[in-house]
Amino acid sequence: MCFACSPRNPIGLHLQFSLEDGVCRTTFTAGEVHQGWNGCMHGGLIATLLDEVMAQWLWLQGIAGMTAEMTTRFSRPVPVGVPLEVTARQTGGRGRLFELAAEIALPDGQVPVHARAKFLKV
Ligand SMILES: CCCCCCCCCC(=O)SCCNC(=O)CCNC(=O)[C@H](O)C(C)(C)COP(=O)(O)OP(=O)(O)OC[C@H]1O[C@@H](n2cnc3c(N)ncnc32)[C@H](O)[C@@H]1OP(=O)(O)O
Repeated sequence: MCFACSPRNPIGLHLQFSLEDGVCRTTFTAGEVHQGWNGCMHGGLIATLLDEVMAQWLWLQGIAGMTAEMTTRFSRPVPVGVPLEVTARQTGGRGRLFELAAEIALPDGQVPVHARAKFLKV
């Protein structure tokens, strides 16, 4: 019962994903229960969104992969109550190793957070 994507997880994020033209995409609006600082989304949950959209880039192509390494750059706070667009794409890789990048965009196009990760096919 995945915390990020299972529709049956009562405390989960219930994310849904699509993959088109090599880009995996989801949307999420954080509520008060997802805050760290007042008005700002918790950084661990931001990382969850980014990790999951990259994992789903693989999964929607029939590849089961686990996160082996992930770096997240928090450039600006992510506000709660605002629809976020979360996207991922492949940046490299060889054999079992997939290198991916993900970002969160605000409605005005600003990108407050982005991440890079390495996934290993399992
Ligand atoms: C609907 C479902 C959708 C999917 C949902 C997924 C959930 C979201 C994604 C996650 O959050 S997964 C949870 C967080 N991640 C983990 O818990 C992973 C914990 N780590 C492991 O289980 C293992 O380390 C791992 C499976 C990632 C790799 O173990 P393996 O035994 O399969 O591989 P190994 O360690 O032998 O490494 C294989 C090769 O990759 C290389 N490698 C491993 N990590 C690397 C790294 N970080 N960077 C570069 N190379 C790396 C390693 O050096 C080696 O190179 P060589 O083949 O040349 O010897």
